Amino acid sequence: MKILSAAQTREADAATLQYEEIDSLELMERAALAFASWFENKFTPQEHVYIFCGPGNNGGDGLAVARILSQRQYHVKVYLVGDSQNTSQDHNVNLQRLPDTITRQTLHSPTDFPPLHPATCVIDALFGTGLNRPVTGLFAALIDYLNNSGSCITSIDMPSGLYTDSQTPAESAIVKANYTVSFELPKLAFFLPQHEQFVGAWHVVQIGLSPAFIATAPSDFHFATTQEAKKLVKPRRKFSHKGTYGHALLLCGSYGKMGAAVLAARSCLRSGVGLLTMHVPEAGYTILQTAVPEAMTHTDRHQKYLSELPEGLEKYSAIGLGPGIGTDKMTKAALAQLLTTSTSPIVIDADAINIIATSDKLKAELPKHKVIFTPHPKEFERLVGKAKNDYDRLQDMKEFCREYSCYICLKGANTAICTPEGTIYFNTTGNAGMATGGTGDVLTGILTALVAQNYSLEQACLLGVFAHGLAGDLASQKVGEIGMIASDLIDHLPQAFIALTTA
Ligand SMILES: NC(=O)C1=CN([C@@H]2O[C@H](COP(=O)(O)OP(=O)(O)OC[C@H]3O[C@@H](n4cnc5c(N)ncnc54)[C@H](O)[C@@H]3O)[C@@H](O)[C@H]2O)[C@@H](O)CC1
Ligand SMILES: Nc1ncnc2c1ncn2[C@@H]1O[C@H](COP(=O)(O)OP(=O)(O)O)[C@@H](O)[C@H]1O
Ligand SMILES: [K+]
Repeated sequence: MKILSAAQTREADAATLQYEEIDSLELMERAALAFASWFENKFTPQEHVYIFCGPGNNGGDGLAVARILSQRQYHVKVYLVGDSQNTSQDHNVNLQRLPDTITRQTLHSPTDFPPLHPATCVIDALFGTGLNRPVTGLFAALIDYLNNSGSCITSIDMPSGLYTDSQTPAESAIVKANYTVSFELPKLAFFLPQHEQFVGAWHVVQIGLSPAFIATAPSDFHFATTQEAKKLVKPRRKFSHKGTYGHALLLCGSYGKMGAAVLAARSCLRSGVGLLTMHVPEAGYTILQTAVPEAMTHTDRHQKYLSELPEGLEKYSAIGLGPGIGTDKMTKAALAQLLTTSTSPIVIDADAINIIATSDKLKAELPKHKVIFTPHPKEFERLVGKAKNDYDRLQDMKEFCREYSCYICLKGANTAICTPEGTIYFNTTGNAGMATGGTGDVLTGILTALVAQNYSLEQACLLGVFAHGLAGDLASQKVGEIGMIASDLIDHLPQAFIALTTA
């Protein structure tokens, strides 16, 4: 699904009003009803709800929510902030519609701020996507007060003060929401690690914005949905055989890190590949043959490190390398040879990324449209460079992918997949239990298996990263997040693929 900018959201709004022949008040009412339904599922009417409303339509939403929640037996108080002469039309109408039974107060200075307790439910309706300058003055004082109150804060549409799709200036105060309930589509800001403390857990509620407008709006940013992931899966064919599903080659492991090779091999096999050959340092022979009997094992002449490529590279439909290989000179030479001789697509992870990062020559030799990099943020920094903030990092990623015609899966809580055209897809599966050694090796195995099965590199990235996170989510239902290890992901890959192939 696309992610729209703040400006596009306004256009979507206008297109919806025109297409459905409704007025903006009706759309605001829909938004408020959708928010209230979410709120009712989360909080009981026993709780006192304080709603802080700004001057625009976000404040208008807050006023409509106040009316609706009060009708549903919540004890609601409304606090108005800002210049009452400059309020939006729909804000004004919803203020008039507020029943007299609801207490309302205009806050003129910090001395007016109401006492707040941890048990108070705060609804933040100060600013949404219409924020157009840093939040300072009385608004900033209020945001600071709310953030320090210990109350549970739910933001309507956006945490107030946070810019929707560009870097928020340092001087802007920003609400630290526990929950953000956003309309129709998540906003770009929600996917960036630097905003974790502001956005909290986010949810999207539907308000029926024009699907036709959304379908045609240009956007470089997307997020993955289950429906889209399901559409990518290629069903197995009745008369197929192991040759139908590709032959993958994984170059992994070094002395003391042979576990990485085992993890990548097992996840590759659990992702549907027809045949798998492992090329590992000699010390890994018994380990691989014992731990992964389904894989063929080919050993390097070197005992501890990879120093050469196996014969007959052309027979492999995909090559994955990096997990556990180290950065020895001999390994670097083998990698250089691979980049210039291989005609197959290559998934490059871990130390293979670190090796390429140190050499402009190797970067220049990357075969075009044939490489997927899977860096974690530190490896990304080595490969692409250090960015000032998460927005700049996305921009740098686009430029790198364009320059080298490659794909990058920048791993993290919302792994960001970038194509050579500069389109970015954020993944939506996975959990913090996956922040444990070896889960990246599992991803390398999955991606290599999918590419070997003739998925395009883009499809492999989208489906592989989604399935990897889904396996993590399924594993967390069994073992929780704290006790999760990388092998749990592999054990749940079959269930993840079942979920992706059933209606
Ligand atoms: N299409 C949608 O998604 C819909 C959006 N609605 C709501 O409308 C919101 C957008 O409303 P608006 O465009 O009126 O914008 P906002 O209500 O987000 O803020 C704009 C108002 O705040 C003032 N302002 C902006 N930055 C400020 C700052 N730093 N300090 C002080 N004042 C500042 C502006 O002058 C203006 O009065 C959305 O976030 C959402 O809550 C819903 O009502 C209906 C449908
Ligand atoms: N907080 C998190 N939420 C979701 N996924 C995560 C989180 N932390 C890590 N992951 C995922 O776990 C994997 C970790 O990969 P990586 O850092 O390369 O591990 P390793 O090198 O130990 O194999 C990535 O796919 C990443 O997206
Ligand atoms: K808000």
